Amino acid sequence: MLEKLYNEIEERKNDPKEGSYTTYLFDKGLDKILKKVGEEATEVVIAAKNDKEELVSETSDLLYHLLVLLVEKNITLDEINQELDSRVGKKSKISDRKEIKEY
Ligand SMILES: N=c1c2ncn([C@@H]3O[C@H](COP(=O)(O)OP(=O)(O)OP(=O)(O)O)[C@@H](O)[C@H]3O)c2ncn1[C@@H]1O[C@H](COP(=O)(O)O)[C@@H](O)[C@H]1O
Repeated sequence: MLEKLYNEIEERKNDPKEGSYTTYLFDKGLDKILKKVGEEATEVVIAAKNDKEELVSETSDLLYHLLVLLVEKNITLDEINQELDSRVGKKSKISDRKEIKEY
């Protein structure tokens, strides 16, 4: 689904469509997209304290805006996949963390 949505967003960037919110975001530019990502992330935090339905909806909004950001910055989903894949199985060493050492 993320790939399907990414491709549709990319299509809007390459071929703007009248009345499209995605086209509106690309027209406004990077700062507007970043503002929306920030707003939607905050809404996820608030929703997590409320009900599950709201969290699902706000998470979907955030993912959509993150995909718009990736397209704007010419970052492919493959690059994200590769990064995540390179982390799989590598346990993060909690003992190296500053706060744990201080404790
Ligand atoms: N998944 C989404 C999606 N999620 C959220 N949004 C839009 O994100 C906006 C977020 O709402 P807000 O109230 O925060 O923002 P707003 O007040 O409408 O707008 P701002 O003035 O704050 O920018 C809403 O207008 C939603 O419609 C989305 N807009 C489009 N898509 C998908 O993107 C694809 C391309 O759609 P078009 O943008 O219509 O071409 C399609 O598959 C759509 O379903």
